[in-house]
Amino acid sequence: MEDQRIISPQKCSFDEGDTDRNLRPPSLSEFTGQDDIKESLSIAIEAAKQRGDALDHCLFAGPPGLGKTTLSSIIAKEMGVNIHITSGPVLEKASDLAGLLTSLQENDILFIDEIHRLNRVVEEYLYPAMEDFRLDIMLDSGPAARSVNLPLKHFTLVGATTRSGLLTGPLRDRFGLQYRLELYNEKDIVKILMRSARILGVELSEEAAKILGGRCRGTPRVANRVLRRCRDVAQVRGTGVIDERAALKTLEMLGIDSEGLDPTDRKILAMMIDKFNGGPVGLGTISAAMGEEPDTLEEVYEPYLLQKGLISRTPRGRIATLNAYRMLHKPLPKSLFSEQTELEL
Ligand SMILES: Nc1ncnc2c1ncn2[C@@H]1O[C@H](COP(=O)(O)OP(=O)(O)OP(=O)(O)O)[C@@H](O)[C@H]1O
Repeated sequence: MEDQRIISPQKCSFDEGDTDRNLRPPSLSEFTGQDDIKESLSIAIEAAKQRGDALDHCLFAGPPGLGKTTLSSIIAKEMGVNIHITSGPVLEKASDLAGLLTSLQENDILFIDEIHRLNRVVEEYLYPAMEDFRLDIMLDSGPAARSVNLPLKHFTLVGATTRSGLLTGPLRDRFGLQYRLELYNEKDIVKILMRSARILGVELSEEAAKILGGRCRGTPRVANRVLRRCRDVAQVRGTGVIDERAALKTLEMLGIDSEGLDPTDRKILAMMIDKFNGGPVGLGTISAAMGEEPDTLEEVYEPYLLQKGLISRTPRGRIATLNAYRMLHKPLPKSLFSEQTELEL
């Protein structure tokens, strides 16, 4: 299945084993990177604890696999409260939400993953729950219909979304804390790899970590997966240590090139250049040409290609940059050459 690819940052069935759970950092101090978010969160948590209040409602946005769920669990641990985990598509009816909200204890966390996929009716029940900690439920219908007002314990809603643009204004406005997680830099991915290797009990050389650090899409989930494949290669074909040789062999087997691109990334770029003269080309057109869902393209591939400076987004669509032409050894079209080299000079 496509989204079971090793380097897809999306969650796969093989991610939630015991080892993966152990790799989750249990505290803010063990959580690498995203320094601004950590600082702001630690202040908000400390302040809420001092007042004995629930933390403000908190929204995490950003591409998959960057640590939104992990941060939510850390908040619960640091606040010393329980976390109840659900997701937007699971909450089909208002009664699903009511059941969850009424079971919360004082200051508990309700974590809703993929909150942009919450249906509108359920979402509207959330507004008074978030704002006034009460639930307005309609009982019966027609002339017998009456509204019942249920008080709720103070709680924190933590929402996670890969598509913050799809959130409605009224829902977004009810989150007092809003954070956008960005792809990690190479130094942070190296630190995450070193920590994970320690927990997995495998030796990872500094050189190998540096090589892998630049090729894991700036995404901890991908880094941990690639690391496990390296461990297999080192164990079966090498010395048991993940050295430069084992790292390079694994990357080669996974089809990850020196820029950290996988075959699908390269196919997207080649298609944009060969079929659409480098763009501008719309997401829908790329999706049809690639046979990939537009959401997958936008959430999984685009953030990394943008970070690498291989594509850019314009109001008229995506364009392949000069760097993309150079990387794929494609002849430069005159227009792009003059436009972009001028910008570079
Ligand atoms: N900053 C970090 N330091 C170390 N490991 C991390 C960090 N962030 C994430 N991870 C690891 O990456 C994996 C994915 O993280 P997590 O499930 O929190 O991502 P997510 O953003 O919630 O993804 P999704 O949007 O798909 O639910 C976790 O197993 C965790 O071990």
